[in-house]
Amino acid sequence: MTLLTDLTGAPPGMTGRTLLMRLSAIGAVLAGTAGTFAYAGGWLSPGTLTPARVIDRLEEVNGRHPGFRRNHAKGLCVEGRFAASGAGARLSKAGVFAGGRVTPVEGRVALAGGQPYAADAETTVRSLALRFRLPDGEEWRTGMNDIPVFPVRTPEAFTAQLLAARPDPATGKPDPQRLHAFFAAHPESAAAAALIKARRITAGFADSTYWSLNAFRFVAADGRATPVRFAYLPEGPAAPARGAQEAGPDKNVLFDDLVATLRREPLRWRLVLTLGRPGDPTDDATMPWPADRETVDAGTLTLTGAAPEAAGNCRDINFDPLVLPDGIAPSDDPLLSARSAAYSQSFTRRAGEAKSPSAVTVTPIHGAAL
Ligand code: HEM
Repeated sequence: MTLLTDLTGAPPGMTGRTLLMRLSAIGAVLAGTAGTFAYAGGWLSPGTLTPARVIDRLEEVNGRHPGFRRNHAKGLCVEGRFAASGAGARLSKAGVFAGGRVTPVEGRVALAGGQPYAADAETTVRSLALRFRLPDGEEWRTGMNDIPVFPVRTPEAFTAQLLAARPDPATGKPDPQRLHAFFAAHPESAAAAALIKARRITAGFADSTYWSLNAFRFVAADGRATPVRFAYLPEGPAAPARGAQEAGPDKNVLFDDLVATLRREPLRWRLVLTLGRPGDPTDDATMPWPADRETVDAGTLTLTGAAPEAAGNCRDINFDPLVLPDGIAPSDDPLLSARSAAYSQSFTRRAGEAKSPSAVTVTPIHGAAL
């Protein structure tokens, strides 16, 4: 009995029955704890989509590239500032929109996909992620893509699409039958794919438009909430894509071009807020809003510098779209919480892994930040 009394903390002289009851209570607590972990880890529901399974699927399709993001793996850090016009302040009480406010910004431009050393291709989706640090310690983290709508409506469709579009090892191309089956089961994705294909592809990162795709709720000082989608529109003229022939053998042509431009001059985008009206879908990023919706020019983003990913810079930021300041709230779009959970899982994996240098190695440029 000594070992049992030691394990259960029972006072000496306790009867065997009471001791057994104590042991069963301890067993129940342990089973409950193990059950909670099993539930949270998705082991009790092999068919349920968990953040870990989303990331497993990305690794399955792209291969494992330790230390890199599981999506948008190839990227470059950027820095600059956002100068508010003041016009956004009537929609959101977030300090970043206050007239005359200039907020420092760190960000990352990237190409979608989980291959950190892939050659740049003009049709690959381009992204811009930003972190605004507000003076009161709040942050706004956001990530946008250069496509007008997102190809899927739900996280389940995201993973289904990954498998459907996976290249067949025999042909190097997706299996047409699997793609056909995916689009037949997801007509909203077929409609979105047509809009994405029809978009105008520009010369590079500098003249791309970056869309929030997900809707948010902007909350004003008086509590009024407005559904908003936003986009960063380049101030300069947009040039057409040059085509693979003209781009030459440079595997990092899009990133190198951006850096060369930033060495010459800062780059500017207008932050344009589009205000949704009742009935506009806020929970379906595959659907555009009607073109006549009111827009508000909330200010200017100026990028002045760039640096390769390294310890402590954008490499180690998780651009979680649910890190929002007071005055911007999530909408009912199911992709937002799915993104937040998946990015956190991707971040946890990559943060614990050995790092290799990014494919994009340029001499850092630090323009005047503010
Ligand atoms: C369920 C849907 C989605 C999933 C599972 C997903 C997954 C991911 C993952 C795993 C990453 C890498 C995160 C990291 O390690 O930091 C990532 C990056 C990114 N995603 Fe998504 N994504 C989804 C939808 C979207 C949507 C709707 C947008 C809208 C614009 C978006 C924009 C971005 C951007 C801009 C990045 C790069 C951020 C950076 O440079 O760090 N994603 N995504």
